[in-house]
Formats: sequence, C-alpha cells, structure tokens
Amino acid sequence: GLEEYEELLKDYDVWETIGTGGFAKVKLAQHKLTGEKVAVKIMEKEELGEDLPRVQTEIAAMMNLSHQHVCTLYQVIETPKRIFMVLEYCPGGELFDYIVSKDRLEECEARVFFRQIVSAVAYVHGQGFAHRDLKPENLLIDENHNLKLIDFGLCAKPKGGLECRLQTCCGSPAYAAPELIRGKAYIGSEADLWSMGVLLYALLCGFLPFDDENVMVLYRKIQRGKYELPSWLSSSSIQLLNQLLQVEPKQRISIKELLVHPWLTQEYGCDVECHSRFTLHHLDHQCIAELTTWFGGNHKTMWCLVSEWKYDHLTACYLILVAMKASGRPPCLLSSPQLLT
Ligand SMILES: O=C(Nc1ccc2c(c1)CCNCC2)c1ccc(-c2cn[nH]c2)cc1OCc1ccccc1
Repeated sequence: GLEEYEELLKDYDVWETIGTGGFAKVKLAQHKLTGEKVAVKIMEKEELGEDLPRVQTEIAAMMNLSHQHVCTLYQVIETPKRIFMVLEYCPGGELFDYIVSKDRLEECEARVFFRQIVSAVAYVHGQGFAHRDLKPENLLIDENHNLKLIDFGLCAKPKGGLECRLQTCCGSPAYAAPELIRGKAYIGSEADLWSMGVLLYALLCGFLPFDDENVMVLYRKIQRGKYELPSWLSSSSIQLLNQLLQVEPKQRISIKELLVHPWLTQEYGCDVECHSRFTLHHLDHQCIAELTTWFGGNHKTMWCLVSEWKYDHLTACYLILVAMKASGRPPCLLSSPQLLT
C-alpha cells in the first residue's frame, strides 16, 4: 500500500523501477533537498522470509563502511511490511554488463578497475569483514566511471577476527574458493582473494576460468585449479592470476602483497590506496554548517545530532552533502527553505 511509502516520499521524489533482483527491487529517486539522484532498494518483509537476517547483516555492515569504492548507504526506512535502503546512485550499472558489452577489457582498463576492487576489499578486510560474494554483478559503475562494491548480505565479521575460520558455504559457485566448496572450515579473507582471481580473469578474458552447467563438474574443475590461458594475456597478467588462483589458500597471495604487486603498480608508479577518503566518524565542518543553516540550531547541536548516525533523513542529508563535495559539486541544500512549503 502507498501509505508504506509515506516516509520515503516525504524526502525523495521516487521515479521508475530500474532493477528487480532476488528479493528486492531498485527504484531511481531524487533527494528533494539537494536534487541528488539516489537508488532505493525496496524489500518486502514477507518475501524475505529466512533472508531477513541477510538484510540486517548487510545494513549493519554498510553502516560501518565508508570508502570511495564501497556503495554508500544513506538512509534506512523500516515500515510494518517493508525495508527501504537509500543508496548511492550508480548509473553505469553492473561491471558484469560492462564486460559483456566490451567482450573483454584491455589490460590497462582492467588494471584501473582491479586497483579499485583491491582498494575496496583491503578496506573491508581492514574493518574486519570478509565479503564472501565478490563477483562482477556486485560491482557497480558510478557516474564518474568508478567502481562501487555492493551486496554485503553474505559478509562475515567473525568475532575472533578475520583469522578465525568460517563454516557456511555461500556465494556464487563459479567464484567460490576450493576450500569453501570442499565444506572445510575456511578463512573468509583468503576465499575473497580467490574470488578476486576469478574476477580478474573475467575482466581480462570476458569468460570464467572455471565453468560448467553441471555444478558438480564445476566444483571438480575448481578443486583441480586448472584453467585456460588465452593468447592475449601478458606474462605479468598470467603470473598475477597464478598467485590469486592458488588452490592451497596458504599459497595464495595476501591482500597486503596485492596492494604493492607490480602488475597493479606498473604504469601507476604508486601502491593501491587502501585507506578510506572518508573517516567514518570525522565530520566535515562545511557539510555540518550547511545542515545548521537549513535545519536551524547551532553548529555544536548539529554536530552532536549527526554524530548519532541514526541513518534517518539527517544522516542522508549529511552523507549526500559529503558525496557532492567528493564529486566536486558544491555541497548545498536547496537555497530557499520556503521552496518546500
Ligand atoms: O543506482 C543504481 N543503479 C542504476 C541507476 C541508474 C541506471 C542504472 C542502474 C543502469 C540501468 N539504466 C538506467 C541508469 C544502483 C545503486 C545501488 C544499488 C545497490 C546497492 N546495494 N544493493 C544494491 C543498486 C543499483 O542498481 C541496481 C541495478 C539496476 C539496474 C541495472 C543494473 C543494476
């Protein structure tokens, strides 16, 4: 019923549905106060069923992740029947579709994207999370042609830190690490590195290293760890793929080594940046000032209110202003408040 959309429609103009996934649909929307475009992921609680914990996992993770290559969660609205997630706008769609549209990427373009993926994964691991579902469908392209990592529904933040072993077999078969499909206890971050190897192969080749319509045959191919090397691959690409697609997790390259790997740093002359440009709890003065001008009160009060991180409309206004500033647009709310009456 439309009354469920009331809270969303207060602060956003909602446009067409742009995607319908498993248990969610994604609508295009526009934030009234800034005019900024956003995406709204809408989930019906009934349809979620036992997938509801996955949404709670995703929201909890995204509230603690703030990085230039991780999709930003601006606001969460929960009604009796639905959950709405207001998210960063990524009009370039999925990396998967982009690779398909170009058949495969040249090494230099694959390097630009893979550096961003490594940067995002290094940050996520640094925050104690393993993503566990890395694949081109979970990497979106924003309006500046940069990648944004999404879908933290399967991520794990083991209590005892990333070194401790996980049990749940999850993620997409073609990207799943051998130790994960063997059903053994595995280390999430090591399994993520394998998936990144499959991802890099998909970027450079335009098809998967291990593939079969019979999932048991696919599993055997993954455990065997042998894959085709098309003629167009450079020797440095082949070497990096070999270091990522090591069946034995202890032989696999680590994320730390990846950040300084020659394949990633050549033509760049610098290591991959794993730190976030936004520190989660440092507040930007200019954006706080803009909010104070609009909502009234004083700077200090506004500072405290935003610091509560309720992921309500105030959090959305603040984070959208920060995103505007990061994109080089002046972080301002509608010039005259009375416009909204
Ligand atoms: O902004 C998002 N998507 C998006 C926005 C505009 C356009 C496109 C796509 C491509 C299709 N042509 C219209 C232009 C967008 C942002 C965040 C999330 C998201 C973040 N966590 N979970 C989901 C999902 C999003 O979408 C999914 C999608 C929809 C249609 C196709 C491809 C991808």
